[in-house]
Formats: sequence, structure tokens, C-alpha cells
Amino acid sequence: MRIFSKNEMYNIDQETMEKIGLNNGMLMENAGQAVAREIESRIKKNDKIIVIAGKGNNGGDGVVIARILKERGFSIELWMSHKGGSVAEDAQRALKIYENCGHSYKIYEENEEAFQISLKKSTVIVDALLGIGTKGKVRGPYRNIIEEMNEINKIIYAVDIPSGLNADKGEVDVAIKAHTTFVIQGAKQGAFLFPSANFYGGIKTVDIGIPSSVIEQNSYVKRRWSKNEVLSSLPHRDISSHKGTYGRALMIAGSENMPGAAVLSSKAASRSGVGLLTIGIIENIKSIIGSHLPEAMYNLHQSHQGMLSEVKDYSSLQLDAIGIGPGIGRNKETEKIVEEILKQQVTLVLDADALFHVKPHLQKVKERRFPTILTPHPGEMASLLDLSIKEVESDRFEKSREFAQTYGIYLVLKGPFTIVTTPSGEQFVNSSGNPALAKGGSGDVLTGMILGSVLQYENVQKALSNAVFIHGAIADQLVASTHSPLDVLATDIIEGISPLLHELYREKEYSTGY
Ligand SMILES: NC(=O)C1=CN([C@@H]2O[C@H](COP(=O)(O)OP(=O)(O)OC[C@H]3O[C@@H](n4cnc5c(N)ncnc54)[C@H](O)[C@@H]3O)[C@@H](O)[C@H]2O)[C@@H](O)CC1
Ligand SMILES: Nc1ncnc2c1ncn2[C@@H]1O[C@H](COP(=O)(O)OP(=O)(O)O)[C@@H](O)[C@H]1O
Ligand SMILES: [K+]
Repeated sequence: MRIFSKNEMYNIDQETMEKIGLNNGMLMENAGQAVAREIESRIKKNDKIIVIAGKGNNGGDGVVIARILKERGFSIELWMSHKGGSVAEDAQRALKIYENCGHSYKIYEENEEAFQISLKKSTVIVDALLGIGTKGKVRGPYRNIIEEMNEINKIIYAVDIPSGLNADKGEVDVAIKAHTTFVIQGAKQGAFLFPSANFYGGIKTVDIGIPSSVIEQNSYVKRRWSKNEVLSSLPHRDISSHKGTYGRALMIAGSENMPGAAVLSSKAASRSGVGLLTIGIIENIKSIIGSHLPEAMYNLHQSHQGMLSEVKDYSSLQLDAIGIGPGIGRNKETEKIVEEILKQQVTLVLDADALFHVKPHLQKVKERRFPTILTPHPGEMASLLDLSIKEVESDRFEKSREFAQTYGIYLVLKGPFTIVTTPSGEQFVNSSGNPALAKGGSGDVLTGMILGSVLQYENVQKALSNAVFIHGAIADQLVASTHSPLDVLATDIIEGISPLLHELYREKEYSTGY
């Protein structure tokens, strides 16, 4: 599923009209036809359906839907929101065609009570009040209509966007709570931001025939990353390979107060395919960690001061990737270690305390010639950008892209709908996971999974998106089978890596013959 910003959608629309020659009326007809087909497959002949249409082009889509469904013999009442006023040109034309077919419509303004009665009798409502043109707080009759529709508690199918929502941002004033939203040509960014994502219900894309060349030229790549993408990109192990083929990784994690972070991240890295793993820790936590992961090698230091002197010459380890951050703490030494690590000519994964330390050194990150991956949660992202968490969360796509492009990094902005952004600004939104993951340690596990994963793929983005998907899918599977949303531990996620990978590889084998 493609994802668009409002401006991208308008530019796509404009170019389709100017260069391709499909005019807005044709696109509206296509949109209405496509959504009507989807609705038709979900309704019954005895349903009483209300289509409520606004003054803009979204309303025009609604008018087309009402006409098509009426022609197919469904019981449809079309309501226009406004009495008179400036209805968009193509919506006016759609209404004329509707009338030419001998159909009539009603108007909400000055008929509020009749609308209430109709709402009560209805079984299905089609929301075509407002689309991507919505700006600021909802005004006029729209506000009342939206509130009345939500109160009546019927099935609502929204066209393009649940009316009232902003296409690009997560914040919500008042909006339709949809059962399903039929998004035109692709979802809008707000479908993956909170709280607006809570209003969409199910999302189904309808194709209105916009040429793909126009889409490619007028939008950044932004798409959802789901199981199909994972299955088609899982790495293959060649029969003649050996442990060196799958990379040498170092995970620098943990400290006296947070030894567990080293266990979680290292174990997750091991379970994610890495050939040879070395754990870089301070000596006095070795006894806690060693029993958990006999497979790993150790790079031990009496203190972080001692570690710092060795970091400067890691060539003997012949590393391919370093992960750093979970539980290392925040002090002068750990900051210097992070600064030194940035000079290493290997793939880097920076998380947690390493993200705190990297902030003054972002210029050095920009100069790196090897992949640098940052995995902030919204709080860490806000701190890196000197913004509030709210400012980040409401605008995750743009904020991520600007940051990734400015510093030439891969960014994994965590949270529900984790976004992976590449240095060139392509974005992939994860589709797995649930609030069972909202618990200390699950991020450490993801860091390990990412470190293990990057060494298995030629394409860094695929490695990141797949690690993020698998991490979330394990939580989904635990909640669906043996756990509740309350009791999933980070260690349960690690234990879930093998069963999930097993299942994915079996499915891949089945679907591709590999
Ligand atoms: N390629 C595309 O994107 C296509 C889009 N179409 C539809 O057109 C929609 C966009 O149409 P428009 O640009 O006309 O915009 P909308 O239909 O979303 O709404 C614009 C109308 O709402 C009013 N309005 C805006 N903000 C408001 C607020 N806060 N309170 C009250 N009124 C407000 C405006 O004054 C205007 O009358 C899409 O969402 C989609 O449904 C289709 O018709 C055809 C193709
Ligand atoms: N509500 C949620 N839905 C889906 N995933 C979530 C949710 N809350 C947290 N997560 C995931 O859990 C992980 C938490 O990471 P992080 O905040 O760094 O945790 P910690 O610092 O405790 O290790 C991230 O991968 C994040 O995407
Ligand atoms: K709508």
C-alpha cells in the first residue's frame, strides 16, 4: 500500500490532469465507481444506506457513489451538507448527472431533524463530507453532522479519509469514527499517526487509474511493509557458506546498573543470524551475562575507561558491524566511546544511551561512509531534534525524512507503525506489533535483532524493515496464542524469534519453491 502526503496527492492530481489529460471529473467518476464497488460487496439489498456529501470533491465522490448504488437497486438517500454555497465545480457536475438520472437528494441545513430521523432508520452510512482538503478545526454544519453520525453508532464507510481528520498530521479535532476507510490511490500519512489512526477502522485502497509514472515523479516512496514484503526478501543461506559469511558483530551494551540490556541485545543478535558475535562489556557483569549466551565471545574491560583505549583499535576483531547503546549509561567515558565508534569503518547501530551521546557529534555521523542506523523511540527522537514528543509524533514522516536525509542515515523511528527511513528519504511503515511491546527491554531486543539482521542482507532497508516486522509479529503471535497484552517480557520476544522465523521460512518455501 502506498502512502501519500496531501501535497503529493494534489501534485499527482494536477499532473494527471495537465500531462496525462484525465480531468478531475473523470478521476471523481473513477473514485466513485471504485468505492461503490467496494461498498456493494459489503452491503445487502435490505440495507438502508445514507450517503452524506460535503461541498468539496470528496462530496463529489459521494454523489457518484450514491448514483451508482441507486442504479444497482440499493436503497440510498443522498444528503448534501449545505444549502447553496460554493460547491466544487466537478461535484456540481456530479450532482447534475445524478439529477439527470431522475434521482433526488435532501439537504442537511434547515432539515436537521429529518436527517436525525433518517440516520436512526439507516443501517449503513457513507461519509463523503470532507477529504484531504480539510484545514484546521472543523467548521459549519460539518461539526454537528460528524458528532451526530458518531453518536448513532452505525456502520460508517468513509471515502478517502474519515471526515474531519488532517491528511498529514496525527492530531484530531472532531472526526468520523469509521468502520472502514476506502483510501483513494493510497493511504494518507495521518492513517499511520496517532490519534488519527484510531479513526480509520480497516483500510482498503481503491485504484482510480492514476498512471504509476505520475505517482513516482510526484511523491517520495512511502509504503507499508507487511508479511508479503518480508517473505519475498528473507535472506537465503548458501549451502557453501560459513560463519564468516554472516558477519562479525560487536554489541557494546550493559553496565553495572543495567546488565540485562547486554543480555537482551546480544541474545537477540545471535538469534537473528549473525555469524560471530562478540559482546563488549565491563568485566564485573560477565558473570551475569555469560550463562545466558555461551555461544558469544567477549571483549572485557575493567571499566569504560579501559574500553575506550581499545575501541581506538578494533582492527584485530575484523568487524563488519557494531551495535552500541542499550544500558551503557551516560558518562564522559561512554560519550567518548560513542565518538570513537563513529570513526569505525563498519555498519553501526546506535540506540538508547548512544543516541543521547551522538547528538553533539551528528556532523561526524554525516561524514561516515558506512551505513549508520539510529533507532530512537519518540522521546529520543524529540531530544535529537530539540522538539517536543508531541511535535515529533504528529509529524513522524516529515521529521524522520528530514533527519535521515540531513545526516545520511537510516532511521528507525519506533512506536506503533515504526517508520524505517533510508538516507535518500524512502519510507517503510511497519504493519506488525501491539502494545504488549510497550515494556522496558523490548527496544534492546530490537537493537540486537537489527544488528544481527543487517549482516544477513545486501539491502540495509530490507534488513531493518524485516527485523522490525518480525519483532512486532512475535508480540502479535504471543498475544494471539499464549500471552495477554500485559505479560509479554522482552525475553519472551527473544524466545519467539525462532518459532516465527521457522514459520516464515516454511511459508517462503511453500510460496516460492525455495
Ligand atoms: N487524485 C485525487 O486526489 C482525487 C481526489 N478526489 C477527492 O477529492 C478530495 C479532495 O477534495 P477537495 O480538495 O475539494 O477537498 P475536500 O472535499 O476534502 O474539502 C474541501 C471543502 O471543505 C471545506 N473545508 C476545508 N476545511 C474545512 C474545515 N476545517 N471545516 C469546514 N469546512 C472545511 C473547504 O472550504 C471546501 O469546501 C479527496 O479527499 C478525494 O476524496 C477525487 O474526487 C478524485 C481524485
Ligand atoms: N503500542 C505499541 N504498539 C506497537 N509497538 C510498540 C508499542 N509500544 C512500543 N512498541 C515497540 O516496542 C519497542 C520499545 O522500544 P523502546 O522504547 O526503545 O524500549 P526500551 O527502551 O524499553 O528497550 C519498539 O520497537 C516499539 O516500536
Ligand atoms: K470523507
